[in-house]
Amino acid sequence: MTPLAVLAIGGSDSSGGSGLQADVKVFAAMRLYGATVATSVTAQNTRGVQDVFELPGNVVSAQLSAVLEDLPIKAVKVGMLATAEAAAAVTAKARAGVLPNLVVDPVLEAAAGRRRGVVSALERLLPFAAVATPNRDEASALVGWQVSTPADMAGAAAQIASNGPKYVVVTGGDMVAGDEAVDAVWTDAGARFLRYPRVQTRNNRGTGCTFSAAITSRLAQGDDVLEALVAAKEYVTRSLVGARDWDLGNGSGPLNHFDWPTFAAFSA
Ligand SMILES: Nc1ncnc2c1ncn2[C@@H]1O[C@H](COP(=O)(O)OP(=O)(O)O)[C@@H](O)[C@H]1O
Ligand SMILES: Cc1ncc(COP(=O)(O)O)c(N)n1
Repeated sequence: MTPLAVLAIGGSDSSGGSGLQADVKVFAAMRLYGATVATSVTAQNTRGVQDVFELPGNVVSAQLSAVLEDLPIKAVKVGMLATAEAAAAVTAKARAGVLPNLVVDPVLEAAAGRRRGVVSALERLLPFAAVATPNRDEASALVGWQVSTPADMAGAAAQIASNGPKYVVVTGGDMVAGDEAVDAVWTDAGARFLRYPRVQTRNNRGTGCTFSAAITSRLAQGDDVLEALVAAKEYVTRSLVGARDWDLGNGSGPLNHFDWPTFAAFSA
């Protein structure tokens, strides 16, 4: 049977733990066909990002056109945009209505050098998103104030949603206090929280990429947004558990995306 096709737009991670490589692993784990559009090539490993090499905007546009003119893409995930030009190329396609089920994970850390331009370019893309998934730092950059507590996260999610995306999840993976990993979700019916057990592990590279790629996968498979969010939260938690004992690299190691043969096997 022909698989459903999905697209990830973002940066290459040389160590394979986050970025486009993580996205493709999630898509494969979900039994989807994954295409990729690279905005940048990063030199990074489990210890961090050493360098970012940005691709020109016309190279991003050409990849987008090549994929979208040919493949029947059912859902699209945007990760690291790297430059305002790359963001503009993606926004042009969104405006043309050819990016269905658009999930935007505003990756800002690795693009620090170009942050200001990228933030305002991202703001122009967000109105086209079905879901946006900033972490607390990214949410802080988007709202212009420091997002710290769960109440702040809910407030920031609401503020970001006022710029268009129907659903906004502010993720709290970096909140070390407590035994829960809490994310705040803004829905059209108000705020709610996703609370799952916190996994004690140093192997937490690519959690944000994994979460947003899993949401994208589930939207492609026909879930409504809230179902997709819950399924993705469960998937990232299990991927963290599955890699707890892995010893890959000296820093924050990658997740285990494949412990779960099909999603149905662990959502039952
Ligand atoms: N140690 C952990 N245990 C359980 N869930 C986690 C852990 N770290 C991150 N998560 C979850 O992973 C998802 C991605 O969040 P986060 O890590 O904040 O993203 P980012 O990588 O963009 O900073 C969220 O659902 C978050 O709660
Ligand atoms: C190319 C690339 N894309 C994204 C991230 C952030 O990943 P995450 O948000 O999962 O920590 C990264 N470090 N590198």
